[in-house]
Amino acid sequence: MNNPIPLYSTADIREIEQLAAARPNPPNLMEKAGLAAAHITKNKLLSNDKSNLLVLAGPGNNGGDAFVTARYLRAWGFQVTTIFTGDPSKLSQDAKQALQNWLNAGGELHNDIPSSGSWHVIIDGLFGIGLNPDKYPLDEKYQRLIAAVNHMNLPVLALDIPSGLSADNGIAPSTAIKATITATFIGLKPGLLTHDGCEYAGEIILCDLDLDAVSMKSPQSWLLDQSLIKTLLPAPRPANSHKGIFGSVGIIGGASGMVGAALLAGSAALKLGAGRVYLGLLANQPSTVDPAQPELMLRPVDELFELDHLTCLIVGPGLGKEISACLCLEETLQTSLPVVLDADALNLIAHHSELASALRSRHAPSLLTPHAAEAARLLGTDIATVQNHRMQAAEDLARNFNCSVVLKGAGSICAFPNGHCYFNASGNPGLSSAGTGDVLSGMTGALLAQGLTSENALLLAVYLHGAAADALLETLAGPIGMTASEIIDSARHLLNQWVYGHHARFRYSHAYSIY
Ligand SMILES: NC(=O)C1=CN([C@@H]2O[C@H](COP(=O)(O)OP(=O)(O)OC[C@H]3O[C@@H](n4cnc5c(N)ncnc54)[C@H](O)[C@@H]3O)[C@@H](O)[C@H]2O)[C@@H](O)CC1
Ligand SMILES: [K+]
Repeated sequence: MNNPIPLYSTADIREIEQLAAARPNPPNLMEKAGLAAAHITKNKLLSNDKSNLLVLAGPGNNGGDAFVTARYLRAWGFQVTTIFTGDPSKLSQDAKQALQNWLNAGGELHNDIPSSGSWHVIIDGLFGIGLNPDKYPLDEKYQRLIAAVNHMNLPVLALDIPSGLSADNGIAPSTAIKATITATFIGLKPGLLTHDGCEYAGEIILCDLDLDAVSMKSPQSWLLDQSLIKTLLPAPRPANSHKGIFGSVGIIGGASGMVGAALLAGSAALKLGAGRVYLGLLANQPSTVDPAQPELMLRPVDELFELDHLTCLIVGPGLGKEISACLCLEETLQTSLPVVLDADALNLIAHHSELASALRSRHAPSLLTPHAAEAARLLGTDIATVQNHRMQAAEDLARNFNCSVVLKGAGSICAFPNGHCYFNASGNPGLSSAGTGDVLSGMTGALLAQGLTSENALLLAVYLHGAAADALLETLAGPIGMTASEIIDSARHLLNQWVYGHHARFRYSHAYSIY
């Protein structure tokens, strides 16, 4: 089984670099980084008829990497134009050496993009992890340079991180290089995987520079990807099964005018494998059957609390903020069932300290699925603060409320009370439409009902939800106009594919042939 891929902050990477530098025969990491990037550029972006490169070298070690990359590509016969924006006397020893080697190899330097010249590929070595654009914004000169590069609309390979992007939190306050590929060194950085990072990083290729980072620094965050998900899947179902073994999900919500949200969560829970799904609706005179999904059992909300065989509860889809919603939430928090809290359940907790205390003191698992605005209300801050520090916000929510949390948005982040974080690699802008959050809560409930731990249910639901949307892109059912209902069907298809592969089909066709 593959180990999950770790993520490292800027401080972690610096610590790993220092440990490597303190070895008896320290590796030349800049040389390795530049060589790795040159190979990727040659193999993935260049060809015989696309052989002209523009290399941008900035004032620090990211610029040093750029000189090494430029030197190798020139030696391999490509036409390389290099611009350098720094001061040679202020370079580190390694970067000075890389610059000297470039000049010794016959390379030239420009101090701006030459007005005459045309290129096929650009290498971005302006800034790496040494840029903190939140605290020290890029000046106009760099903003202009980055805008000029993006305007050229050429394939770009970013060294370590697209320049302008923060490696730790994925924000690009002014602008950033829009990379086709980011060759990132030593370890993955959180900023590549969330918020603006999803816009700028392009394809991410990890170059470990022959360092075994995990043995040097134990990680607290990992990538939530397909290989991790494979280890979390529910077991294939026993042939001799009945609905009772796949759990019963109770969903509380659906106040007047918002019944659809609860129905969507219900369909998601049903189609992701819950044995039974009950909806406790708050609407006055709610319907007793959903003709589009008659398998759902619709009840007035009071009757839901009388059921004694529920496996978990989902509270929030279409819940509203009336006093009746508050009372239902209070009663839910007092149960000993695993609970998924979404939408207005989160807003009520943010506004009523006694509900927040009841949540904190629960012994059964609680899972929160806020988007940035809901997270901001729960943390008593504003949306920008959450979005500028997404990992911190997710961690704070998990710790403050003693819950498993997914902070939704581009690059959703799952955080747990033990401090562990996972950055989701799936998903696309098709998910930005009404009802997709209700679907995620229903999917999470279905997996809880089938016996997954709260951590595994949340991780699998978050990844599957994004992967279902990604699969819809392949059929052009999005991103424009992708609907929450389509995500449910796509997720069901994927989950069966992952759990059974071709095995299920073989089994049933064999059984059929003997009759
Ligand atoms: N240290 C090492 O052992 C290694 C470093 N590597 C590379 O080095 C990078 C980190 O190098 P550095 O720490 O030198 O950092 P960077 O090269 O990312 O940037 C630091 C430089 O940018 C300038 N700067 C920072 N903010 C600025 C702003 N707002 N406007 C204008 N200039 C600004 C600083 O004065 C400094 O000169 C990594 O991302 C990676 O690419 C790799 O070579 C691998 C090994
Ligand atoms: K860069």
